[in-house]
Amino acid sequence: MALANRFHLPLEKTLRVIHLCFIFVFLLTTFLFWQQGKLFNQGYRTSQLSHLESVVARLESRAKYTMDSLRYLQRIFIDAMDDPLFPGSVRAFSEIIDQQGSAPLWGSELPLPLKAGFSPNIASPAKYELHALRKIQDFFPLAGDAKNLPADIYYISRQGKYIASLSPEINSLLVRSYHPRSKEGIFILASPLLNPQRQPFWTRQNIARAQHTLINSAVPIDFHGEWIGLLGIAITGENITTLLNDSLSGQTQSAYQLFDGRLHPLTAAAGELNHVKLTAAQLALISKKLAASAQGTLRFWHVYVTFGMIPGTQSVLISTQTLRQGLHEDFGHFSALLVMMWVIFVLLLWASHRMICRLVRNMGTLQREMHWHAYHDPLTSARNRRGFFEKTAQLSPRYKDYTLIQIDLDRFKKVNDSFGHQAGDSVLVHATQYIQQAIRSKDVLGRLGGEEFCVYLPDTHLEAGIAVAVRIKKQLEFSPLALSNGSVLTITASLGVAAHSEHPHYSLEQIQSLADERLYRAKLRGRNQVCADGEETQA
Ligand SMILES: Nc1nc2c(ncn2[C@@H]2O[C@H](COP(=O)(O)OP(=O)(O)OP(=O)(O)O)[C@@H](O)[C@H]2O)c(=O)[nH]1
Repeated sequence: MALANRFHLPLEKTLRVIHLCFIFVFLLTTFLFWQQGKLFNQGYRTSQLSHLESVVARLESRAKYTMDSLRYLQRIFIDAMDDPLFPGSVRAFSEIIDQQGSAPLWGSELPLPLKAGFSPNIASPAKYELHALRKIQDFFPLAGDAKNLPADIYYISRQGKYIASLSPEINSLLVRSYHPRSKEGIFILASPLLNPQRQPFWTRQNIARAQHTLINSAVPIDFHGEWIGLLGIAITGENITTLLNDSLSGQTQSAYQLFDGRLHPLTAAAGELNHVKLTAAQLALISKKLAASAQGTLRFWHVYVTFGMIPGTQSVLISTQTLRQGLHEDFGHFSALLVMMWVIFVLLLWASHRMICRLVRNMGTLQREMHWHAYHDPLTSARNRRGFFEKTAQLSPRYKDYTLIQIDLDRFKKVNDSFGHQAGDSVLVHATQYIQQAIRSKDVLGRLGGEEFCVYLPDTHLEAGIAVAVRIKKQLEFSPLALSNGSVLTITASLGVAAHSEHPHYSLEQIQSLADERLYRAKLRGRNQVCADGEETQA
């Protein structure tokens, strides 16, 4: 008993400990993988930002010439308006317009929307603007960097006079773009409210009823603290897109797009194939981030977005990259490898967990079987001698008044001799079943050896025990066994009964010996009978 119990594993507890160990290993390793993934993510973020920065730098250097020209013209313009010694005569506006044919500096009057930023009541007289324009007209061809960025310079007065530049095509586009119903006029961005620093800015101008798009690099012109007009360089959308494409280097999986300060697109996306169209909500989030920092990154589900301001232009460069595109880059390869390693690790962990659990379960089953075999008779499944005495020893202190019935099948040797050992085994199994049926579930049945059985009846005095013995005898006698060869065997048994109450000072073994003596007395008296206390009880 002690040996089997000593090695008895509390299976459920053991399994629970194994589960906990594996969960711990899983969580720890997943955490380590996660940390590594975060490092890769940081690296990826930095590489995206540095790529964006290099494109921004290239764009900035290419746009710098335009912006410098603009600032330069702005300064000359303002100086010229203030200069009382400005050479040349001041002519009437209409007089200048008459000279359109010979000097294509002046455009025509615009149908400007007076209520939307264009005021006819500006204090500064038009003559100052005319002075200034005449002075800067010679610089106009210089400002347009025809080689790098074909552009055109123009001036628009807030008084509603349109004064255009060299290209008749751009003139006509500008005229059309300032339609009274248009809400996208660049004047809005030049107002002191939206541009308190009076900085140059880039913005897109959709030309109504035209295929073209103009990107304006513009700067507000103030005179004596009064905002009087706008000096700008108009670049066609195609040229800006070309500029962006030229600024990208090498093979990139990202798509780049240039936006104005209000995140309206200025160019088509470079890397069109990979382009992801951002929603208004996503652009609003980027705009919020840009208010706090000049550049940053965001992730919208599987799309990684990197953005940064282009200094001096108030425009924003945004690059987008989907997860699939990212996987083609170095950090994507590393991340995919990391995820693969994690998956393999989890699969191996899961497989080893299953294997160990199965091993422990098998060990548990084996142990239970060994334990069962140590205490039971494998033929009849009744308790063996060891199992019987262990169980009854456990029960005896609880039940002072118990009775033992000793049972021995009659002439069993004859069955073996006549019908074979197998038939003898069947008789033993048959007898066990019927004895079991005749007793209560709390009674204990044991096969003590050969064809000898013993029943322990707890809480039972002698008379009740004798009654149970008689019931067993009858049950066996009237339940013949049919053999496979057609023979029918009647099984009888001799039974000896002894109760603890007869000799309260006797041990269990002594009571059993007494029952055994009475059994042999029953045998001597002719078998198939119950014997108790030396007196034969015939049933
Ligand atoms: N088939 C089978 N026979 C067994 C087993 N264990 C013991 N025996 C046989 O049981 C027989 C017992 O015979 P005996 O002790 O002479 O008793 P009996 O023939 O029943 O005669 P009485 O007890 O005097 O009625 C022996 O022949 C044993 O070999 C067993 O597990 N299976």
